[in-house]
Amino acid sequence: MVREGKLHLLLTLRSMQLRRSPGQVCFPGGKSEAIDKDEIDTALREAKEEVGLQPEKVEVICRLVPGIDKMNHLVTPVVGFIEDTFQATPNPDEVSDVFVVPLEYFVKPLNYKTLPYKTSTGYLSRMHCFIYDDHEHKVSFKIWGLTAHFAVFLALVVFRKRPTFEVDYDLDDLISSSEKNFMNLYASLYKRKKSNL
Ligand SMILES: CCCCCC(=O)SCCNC(=O)CCNC(=O)[C@H](O)C(C)(C)COP(=O)(O)OP(=O)(O)OC[C@H]1O[C@@H](n2cnc3c(N)ncnc32)[C@H](O)[C@@H]1OP(=O)(O)O
Repeated sequence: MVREGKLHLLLTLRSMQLRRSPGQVCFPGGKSEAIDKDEIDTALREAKEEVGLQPEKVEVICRLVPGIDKMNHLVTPVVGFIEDTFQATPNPDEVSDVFVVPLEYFVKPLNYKTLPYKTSTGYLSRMHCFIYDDHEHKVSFKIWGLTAHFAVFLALVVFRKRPTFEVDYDLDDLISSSEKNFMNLYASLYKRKKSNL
């Protein structure tokens, strides 16, 4: 969404009652169901269930290169544009807060650190960790892991400028290098699955 002339990302704080990743920041989303025809359907259905966003209020822009979460699930980000007038109605079973962050924060953060990350298959990469202070609501959010990975990639695609921290991409060939990173990660996982057969 555009707020005060700047692109913003809408994020959620997961409910503490959830079995998986309680209290962590993520995008609205979830597992695909048989009724979904594709990942876009899944994303729109989940956004409606979690934050009350009506699918017809979303202008879907694109899908991004998938990521892999810590349970080794394949996660496909769907990017959509929504109006600034959207009023979220969080489903309290799943979401305890909804907030927005300027997209530019993910290339030029005020509070950032990087952590080495080793997947269950031994693949080495880095994990971004942002602290975002929402001054209006006097709350701070920690945005890290897979959520931060997607936010950084989208910010790089949109702004096409060098971030103030290191990233594992060739910035002159962003899409290909992100596909290559994903394929390497996926291959390390697939190799392990095969050897477990
Ligand atoms: C750089 C990479 C770092 C990776 C490490 C981290 O991310 S560190 C963590 C920092 N936190 C984050 O970044 C949050 C990342 N997580 C997410 O964004 C979200 O969990 C998600 C979009 C992937 C999934 O959303 P939800 O958990 O709300 O999904 P939902 O409620 O539908 O899940 C119902 C069940 O389906 C499973 N499930 C969810 N997505 C799935 C998928 N793509 N493929 C298979 N299964 C899936 C869930 O584990 C859960 O299992 P059960 O019913 O068995 O419970």
